[in-house]
Amino acid sequence: MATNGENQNQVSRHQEVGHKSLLQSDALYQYILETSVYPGEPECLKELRDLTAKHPWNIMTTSADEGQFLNLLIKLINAKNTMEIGVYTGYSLLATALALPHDGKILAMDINRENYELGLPVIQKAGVAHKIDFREGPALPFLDQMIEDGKYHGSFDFIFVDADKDNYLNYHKRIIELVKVGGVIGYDNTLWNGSVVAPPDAPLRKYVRYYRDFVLELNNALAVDPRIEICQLPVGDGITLCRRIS
Ligand SMILES: C[S@@+](CC[C@H](N)C(=O)[O-])C[C@H]1O[C@@H](n2cnc3c(N)ncnc32)[C@H](O)[C@@H]1O
Repeated sequence: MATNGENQNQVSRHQEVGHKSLLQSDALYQYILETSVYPGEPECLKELRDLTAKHPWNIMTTSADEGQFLNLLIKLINAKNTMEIGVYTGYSLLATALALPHDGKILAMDINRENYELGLPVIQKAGVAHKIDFREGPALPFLDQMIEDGKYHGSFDFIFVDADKDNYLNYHKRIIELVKVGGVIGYDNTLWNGSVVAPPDAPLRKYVRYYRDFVLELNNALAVDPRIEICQLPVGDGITLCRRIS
């Protein structure tokens, strides 16, 4: 078992490295990318990844291995009607859109349209833009409206949440009603740069420290929620899959 000092070193090391992988060895992560991810990464996703790399907020993008995971997951569960909260330039959105059938749908929400429009030409060129219904604005009021409408209850096969971590529990309260029984919700960043095990005096970036308690609260709440069964995977920055069972 790692000591607090070791955990602290790990947290600092990952801050220095600047990627979000939680693997102990950067060489191992590179091995996964080069052996199992990049060779099969569709050209359009690579193009979007390269384009996003030049953007000042590129730390926010979904990693290629997580994009590959989402793409496979959507095919495995035969998802057709999906939702994404937190689009940025659209890497996870495109990975999802590519996996969906021709008549599949993604309701995508983000407060920032500009970043979405940066990636949009790549999505259009890939021939999957027709699957996307982008809504600009904070997700909570959209979700409240959908709950109020009543017609969206239990209608989503898959929902991916990758936005403001301090609202994840608020999202959960709503989307648990919108995902169908047997459907899946994926919460991103649930290991939050490894900070979930950082000692109180760890040198965390300000935003990492701020959101950490919300992520811890979410993880504790998901673990005891009787309406779902979960699996927390150390892919990317940690993704918790929740299958609605009631
Ligand atoms: C980590 S990024 C999403 C990364 C994206 N999934 C990708 O593959 O690149 C988080 C996004 O959440 C958006 N966001 C933040 N607060 C939000 C809110 N209240 N409602 C909707 N989107 C929000 C931000 O604008 C940002 O684009």
